[in-house]
Amino acid sequence: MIKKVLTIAGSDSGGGAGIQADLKTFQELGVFGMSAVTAVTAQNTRGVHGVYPMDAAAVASQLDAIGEDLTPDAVKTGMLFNAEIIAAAAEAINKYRWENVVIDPVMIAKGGSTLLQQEAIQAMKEVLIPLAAVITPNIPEAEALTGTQIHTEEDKREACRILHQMGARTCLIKGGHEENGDYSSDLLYDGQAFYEMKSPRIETRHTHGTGCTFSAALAAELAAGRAIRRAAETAKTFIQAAIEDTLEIGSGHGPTNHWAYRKRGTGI
Ligand SMILES: Nc1ncnc2c1ncn2[C@@H]1O[C@H](COP(=O)(O)OP(=O)(O)O)[C@@H](O)[C@H]1O
Ligand SMILES: Cc1ncc(COP(=O)(O)O)c(N)n1
Repeated sequence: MIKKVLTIAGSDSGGGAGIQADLKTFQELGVFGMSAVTAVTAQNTRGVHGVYPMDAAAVASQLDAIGEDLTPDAVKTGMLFNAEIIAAAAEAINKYRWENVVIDPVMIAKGGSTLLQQEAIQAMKEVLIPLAAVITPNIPEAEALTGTQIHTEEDKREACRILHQMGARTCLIKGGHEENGDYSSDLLYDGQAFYEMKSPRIETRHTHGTGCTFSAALAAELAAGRAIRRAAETAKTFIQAAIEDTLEIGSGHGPTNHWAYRKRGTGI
């Protein structure tokens, strides 16, 4: 049976992050991708030129169109921009009883532009995090959601515990922003045990869309029926390959290579 995955996220005209990264990743992992667009961004590898959010009613309408016909096997959320769009996403997830919900709490683009209004953070905590099978914050996002500061391994663990208490069944804090040099290490917590996924840090400026790509791979693997740890390991291998096999596109922070993982597996 064909597995279907829905992304609720913003469009990146540059093609490296947002729904474009998600749909490419879904395709690479053999699941059927669907999208509900929350905002259009005018963006390239140098930065964000403009953000044009959709009406929450337009987001709700896209979600109803999908919900009435095409039940997703997993859902991921990315850039949601404001509290109204967060409410529309949460309402659809509840109404259609969608499962395997991956919340990537996108807040700020790597260049510094705001992708989530400050006042929407509360809405995310109240209505969305309790629906999460997995939440995948980077370190600044985990700090903003938990009100803590993360410097040490124990700080990361504490942030995971808080996010789990907020209702996320699994918390996965990504280490791309870590100060420590040699490894990029992601920490998973399912309410019982911690599980660390560590890979050599790649020295590159081409990391635009790493978070989107990672969480899309995780959602695709959950849709395919994998258990959470195994899904997370595949997502980690997928993003490592995508960063390593750099495309050198654009003059700024370029995108990752979404076909690198498949290329390695099949020798294309
Ligand atoms: N330079 C890097 N080398 C290896 N892995 C990286 C690097 N940067 C990010 N990653 C990995 O990419 C994924 C996304 O992490 P991160 O960049 O922190 O997310 P975001 O894009 O949300 O800020 C994580 O699995 C992280 O470990
Ligand atoms: C539309 C959109 N969504 C998300 C991101 C975050 O990108 P990253 O994965 O690099 O944090 C982005 N730059 N644009």
